[in-house]
Amino acid sequence: MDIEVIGRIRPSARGEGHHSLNISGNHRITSNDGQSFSFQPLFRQDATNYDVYAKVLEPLLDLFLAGFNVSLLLFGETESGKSYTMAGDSLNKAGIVPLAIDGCFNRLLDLQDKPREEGGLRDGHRRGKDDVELKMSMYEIYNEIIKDLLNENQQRGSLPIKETAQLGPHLPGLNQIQIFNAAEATNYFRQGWGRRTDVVTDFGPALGYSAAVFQLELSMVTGGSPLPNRSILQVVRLPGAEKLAEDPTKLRMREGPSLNKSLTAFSQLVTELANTRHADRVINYTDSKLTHLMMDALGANAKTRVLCHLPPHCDQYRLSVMLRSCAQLSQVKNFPILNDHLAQGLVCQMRARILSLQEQLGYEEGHGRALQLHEMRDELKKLTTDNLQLRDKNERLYQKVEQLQSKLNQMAGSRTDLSSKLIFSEEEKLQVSKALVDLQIENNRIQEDYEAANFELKNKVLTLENELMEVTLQKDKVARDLRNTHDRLRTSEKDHKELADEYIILKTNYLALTKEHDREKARNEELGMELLNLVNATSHGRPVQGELTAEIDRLRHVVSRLSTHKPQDSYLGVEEDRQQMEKNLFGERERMEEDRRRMKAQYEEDQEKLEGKLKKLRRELQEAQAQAREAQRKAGETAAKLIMAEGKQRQLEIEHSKAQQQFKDLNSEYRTRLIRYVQDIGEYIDTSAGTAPPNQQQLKDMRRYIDAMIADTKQAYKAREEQLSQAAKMYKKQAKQMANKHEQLLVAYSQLREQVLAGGRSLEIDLGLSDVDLQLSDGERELHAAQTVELNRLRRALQDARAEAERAAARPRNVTIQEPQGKGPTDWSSVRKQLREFALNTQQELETDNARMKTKVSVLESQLSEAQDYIDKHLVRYKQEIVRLRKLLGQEPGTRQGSAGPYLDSADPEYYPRRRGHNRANTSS
Ligand SMILES: Nc1ncnc2c1ncn2[C@@H]1O[C@H](COP(=O)(O)OP(=O)(O)OP(=O)(O)O)[C@@H](O)[C@H]1O
Repeated sequence: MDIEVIGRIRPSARGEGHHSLNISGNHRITSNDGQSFSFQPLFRQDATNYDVYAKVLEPLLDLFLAGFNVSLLLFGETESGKSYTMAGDSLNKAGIVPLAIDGCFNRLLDLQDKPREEGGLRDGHRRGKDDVELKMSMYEIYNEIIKDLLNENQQRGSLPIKETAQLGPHLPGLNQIQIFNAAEATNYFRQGWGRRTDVVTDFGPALGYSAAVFQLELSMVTGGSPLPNRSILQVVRLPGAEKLAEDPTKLRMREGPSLNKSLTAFSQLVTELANTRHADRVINYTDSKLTHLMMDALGANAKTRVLCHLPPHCDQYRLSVMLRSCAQLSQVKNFPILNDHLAQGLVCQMRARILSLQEQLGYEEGHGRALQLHEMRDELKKLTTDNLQLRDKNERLYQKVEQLQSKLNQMAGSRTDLSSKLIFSEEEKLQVSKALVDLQIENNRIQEDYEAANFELKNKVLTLENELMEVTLQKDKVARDLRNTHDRLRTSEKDHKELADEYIILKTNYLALTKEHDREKARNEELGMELLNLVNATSHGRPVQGELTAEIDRLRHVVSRLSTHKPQDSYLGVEEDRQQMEKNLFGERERMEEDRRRMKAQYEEDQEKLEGKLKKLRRELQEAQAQAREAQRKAGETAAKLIMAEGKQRQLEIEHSKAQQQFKDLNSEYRTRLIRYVQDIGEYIDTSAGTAPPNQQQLKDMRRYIDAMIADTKQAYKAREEQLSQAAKMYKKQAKQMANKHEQLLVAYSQLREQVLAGGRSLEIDLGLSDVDLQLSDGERELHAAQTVELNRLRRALQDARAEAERAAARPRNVTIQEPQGKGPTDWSSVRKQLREFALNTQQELETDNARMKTKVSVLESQLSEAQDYIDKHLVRYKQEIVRLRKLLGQEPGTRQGSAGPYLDSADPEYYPRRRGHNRANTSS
């Protein structure tokens, strides 16, 4: 029964696009070189694990339960989906093994005629006529080490393989767990799957090289059989098949003898089995542990299917190799038999006979010896073939050597170019860095100017606003005074009016009184006259004339008193009052008038003054506004400049990174070339091995070439060291500049302090920190000193390195390649080894030096930036102190005094540290 080969194409991953496989007639895949194979069937990209299980593994399950050995081999390149098929990627997308476990238990329960709800099989449980025992085991073969995946405490080292008559080749130490239900078995499987060796080695992930085997062993008594049938189900995930496309000898040399042994032995076994299909063949299975343990599955007692996994996009050569392997697999003939007690007895007897025969042949001296013998035989075979191939190659290689020589000359030339390019790019990089630093300084300066101007203007505007406010307040006060004066004037005018009214009333009264008086006077006179007439008339007739006369006189007197004195007196009194009142009234009025005039004059004067002041203020405001506009314009210009500078800086940064990239590229190119040189030389020596040793001329050529190569390498590194020393010098210069700035500021600060002290105000005011406190602390001095020491040390190291390089150049070549003593390939390999060691050592030394220098430069850079940060921080402190002192001295913050320097115009502590990058954060803290 031939092995059946089934295909499965993995779905394209994101970005892979549609598959590029050439499929014809639904089953056949053909590679570009015409190799083709027809899979039966071929699962396309939309097939699920269940589809695969249902078509491929489920039919095998029936055979397994019937007592046949069955195997499913998962074959394919790394990343082609073998693991996905076997284990799935989550519970929802279970792999074929969990599906098979389920299927197996379902079938067993059906066979036992047992209700499913009861759970699963029970140990020793008999129902009907069947007695079932199901055991599972799992192991991994990686680098010829067998690891029990169901034993988490397995000691280091491999499980041994033992071959007995009863069990054939098997693993006696392997954990075989009896399982009773699907969930438990699936759980064991998942645990075991997770214990696979999942490390990444120099040659890639270990999973790509390992084989994982899942095994179910069923013992079931059926029918009237006295002994149980014993069958095995195996699902084997084979190592990544892409290595089959490589030359096995080269592969063995590159990756060691055991890493790919499973795969190469599997491939050889398949080839051998495919080529000898008759049943009486004698095949060696012991080339690898995998093939040894798969004895039954390949060409023996098992129904085997191979599921070949194909990625949607595959290298055509590798595809062709895969298709060829599939074709060979499909030609392997197996002989599955029902493993009842009779067959088992027969097989056991046969195996026992073979073992005894092997013993008779001395096989018992150790299976290892047989393996060794076999390996040696193989090795011999390979060596013979290799020898033939090498002879054949030798001819071609001699021709190639000449080509190689000319190529080497070319390469030497191009390497010099490369070195000069490297130096040029380093120079460029340094120039760019310098430009970048200059730009950054310029940028900082512009920003500082801008901030200073802005701050000055803001101060000016604030002062003007204050003044304006004061003037407005004054104006308000004057207006209030004016209003008061107006009120008072109005009150006095009102008083005046009232007085005038009173005066008029009084005058009217006076006039009325005068008139009354005149009238009274006239009546009195009339009365007097009448009385006189009466007297005159009566004096002629009466004797009591004397009494009457007296009476008449008295009357006359009264009348005359009335008519003359009395009215005159009252009149005089009123007149006086009037005059007095008038006098009072007019005096008051005049005084008030006088007051009013005075106040008016004062008001007008104040008004005039205020207007003058207002005009002045307006003028100043206009000027300030013009200045502000000018400053804004300048700020705009500065901002534009800043943006331009930033753009330039960014461009420079890009150029810088480009240069760095170029530098890296050149470095790696250089390294690649170096390695290629060494490889070329190695190959050259390899190909020369086994033939006649090279003549003296060839040896000399080679030495000259190596000398030139080493000289070049040293020159390049020397140039690099020089550049580094230049960079170190530049950093030192910057540090010096910073220290100078620090000193300048210290001088300015102490001058201001002295000014304050000279002003005799030191007692009233707090002078703040002493200039001694602001000097560099011991720590900072240490930092500075450490930098100097480090720089000197670096300089010394550089000188030493230079001297060493010169010494090395002067002294006779220390590359001593010992001339081959004998003529065999071993001498050549020693030469090659020396050469490799020397190249490796030189490269390592140079790289270590380079790394050391780089580290030191970065340490220096960080020290420098620390010093710069410190100085920045001090600048802010100085500035604050100086501004405070200036204020105390009554100087405007905008005016520059003495040598206080350009940094001291702003009182804003944020002002100076406004720098780009890390400095900003540090100083602002
Ligand atoms: N049929 C599939 N459907 C969906 N994804 C798949 C399928 N087959 C493979 N994959 C995915 O492709 C990737 C590679 O598959 P997988 O790891 O199974 O390959 P492999 O051949 O076992 O590789 P390795 O040898 O490295 O273990 C995984 O991310 C897997 O999820």
